[in-house]
Amino acid sequence: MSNTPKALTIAGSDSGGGAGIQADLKTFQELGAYGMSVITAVTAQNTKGVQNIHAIPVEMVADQLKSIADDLRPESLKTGMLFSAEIIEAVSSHIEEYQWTNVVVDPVMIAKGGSELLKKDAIEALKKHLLPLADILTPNIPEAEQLTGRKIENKQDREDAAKFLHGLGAKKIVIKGGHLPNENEPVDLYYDGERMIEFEGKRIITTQTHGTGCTFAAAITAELAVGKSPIEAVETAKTFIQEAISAPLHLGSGHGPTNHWAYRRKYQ
Ligand SMILES: Nc1ncnc2c1ncn2[C@@H]1O[C@H](COP(=O)(O)OP(=O)(O)O)[C@@H](O)[C@H]1O
Ligand SMILES: Cc1ncc(COP(=O)(O)O)c(N)n1
Repeated sequence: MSNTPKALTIAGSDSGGGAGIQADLKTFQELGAYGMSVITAVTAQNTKGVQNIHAIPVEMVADQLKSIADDLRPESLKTGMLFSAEIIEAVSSHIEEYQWTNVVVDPVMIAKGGSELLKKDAIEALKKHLLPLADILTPNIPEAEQLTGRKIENKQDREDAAKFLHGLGAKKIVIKGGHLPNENEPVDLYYDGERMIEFEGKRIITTQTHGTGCTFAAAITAELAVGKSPIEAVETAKTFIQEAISAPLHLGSGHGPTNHWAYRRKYQ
């Protein structure tokens, strides 16, 4: 038996390659995890926005999960765009049934251009079924506001939100700081029920941020697959995304993707 670490992404496909399944698999590869995927939706998407969304029938999502479970047990997994309550329920019951570990939940809701990647009526299902299964939950600030029902305007609000989300059952929470005002550094706040840790970064003023959230959560997932602790995984993910934003590829005319090679070129 091989002991190659395997990571699974359960997410939507981004035809433009900067976010979703494509960003996740590129990140897994860069950090030394064998990547597998369960596609929940296909988006027609580029750096200018999302032009169309086709949800995969829930039976097909369940079949993809079962094919992986029957043959290839992942050491870690992440969820991204799940789109509907029925897909959330299918994914959650699969995670429970197979007792998957190292579950990273990125509660993707809205694309940078404003398109809805999670139906409004699915937010309750996310809170009820998936949040309690999350080993690490990685909301951005607007997502944390949706999940808590509270406005987040300062550091105290972010700490309170992290505690609230821990109360809903997520074991560890990282509230990402990308959406803080431009004059603020993009500090990511980690909370595990005991420790509150700030992961600092340097804000880069750029439009090349398509897929930052996906890439960050995928880097955490890859690191967990290779056996790192949650704190080590978040630390590497923060450096990985900082480098990926710092060396943009300038592809397309809108919100361009980040550079998934940059971290390896600098650190490996
Ligand atoms: N302009 C930026 N400069 C540096 N880091 C950033 C920038 N924007 C986002 N990040 C980092 O990228 C990751 C994703 O953050 P965020 O933009 O909040 O998530 P999302 O893509 O889900 O909206 C976080 O680690 C955040 O701190
Ligand atoms: C298929 C898919 N999944 C997720 C995102 C969110 O992207 P981001 O990481 O920039 O929040 C996206 N635009 N498309």
